[in-house]
Amino acid sequence: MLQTTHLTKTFPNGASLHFPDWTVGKGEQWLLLGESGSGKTTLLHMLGGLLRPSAGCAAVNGTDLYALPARRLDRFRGRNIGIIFQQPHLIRSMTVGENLQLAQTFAGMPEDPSRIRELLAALDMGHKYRSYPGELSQGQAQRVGIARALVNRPALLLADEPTSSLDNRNAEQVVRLLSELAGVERSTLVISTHDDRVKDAFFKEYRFELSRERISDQLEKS
Ligand SMILES: Nc1ncnc2c1ncn2[C@@H]1O[C@H](COP(=O)(O)OP(=O)(O)OP(=O)(O)O)[C@@H](O)[C@H]1O
Repeated sequence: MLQTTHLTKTFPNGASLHFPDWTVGKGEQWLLLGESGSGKTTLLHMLGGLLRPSAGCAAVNGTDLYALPARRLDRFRGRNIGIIFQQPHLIRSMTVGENLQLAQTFAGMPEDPSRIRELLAALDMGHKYRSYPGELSQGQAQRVGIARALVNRPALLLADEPTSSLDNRNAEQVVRLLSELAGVERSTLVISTHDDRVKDAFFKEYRFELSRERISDQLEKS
C-alpha cells in the first residue's frame, strides 16, 4: 500500500538525503528507526505529502502523491493519511470535539460527532470532549492527536516520534493504543522513533532502519 522509489531530498544548502526503496503492505505495522539526523522526519513528511521530494516517487495505494496538483494532494492526504506529530499542535481556542470536527471538515468529510465520541472513548478521553487543549496533560493532548489522525479512517497512519514529550507510563500507553487502534481500523502504521521504550513495547517484526552514513551527501560540509 506504500511504495517509495529512489526518494531523494536536496536542501537549499546542497545537503542531500537518498533513501533506500521501501515497500509496506496493507495493515502492516512498522518501526522507522535511525539515529538522530538520519532522515526519519524528512522521510515521514515526504510519505505524508507534506514535503516534496527532489527526485523519486512516494505512492500510497497506487497514487503517486507528488503527481497530484496541490489541492488534490491536500484532499487525498485528509482522506487517506493520518499524521501524528511529536507535539499535537491542537487549536487552543477550540474544544477537543471541535478540533476533531475540523479535521473532518478539512478533508471534505461530513461532520460525524458519533465517530469522534467513539474514538475518544477508545482512547479513554470521552470525558474531555468539551475540554480545551490548555486543560489537558501532555499525554491526554497526544491522545487527542491520535484521535485527530484517525478520525477520517485513514489507510495510512504516520507517527513521528509520538512519545518524545511523554513520561514512561504515557509513552507505553500511547504506543499500545496506537498499535491497537491501527489494528482495529485496519490502518497501516509507521512509527518513527529512537525511543527504546517504543522499541521494547512494540513487538512487531517490521523495522526499517536509516543510516546517516548511507543516505547523506555533503551534510558534514554544509
Ligand atoms: N531544511 C533543511 N535544510 C538543511 N538540512 C536539513 C533540513 N532539514 C533537515 N536537514 C538535515 O537532514 C538530516 C535529516 O534530518 P531529519 O530531521 O529528517 O532527521 P531525523 O532522523 O528525524 O532526526 P531526529 O531523530 O533528531 O528528529 C539532518 O542532518 C538535518 O540536519
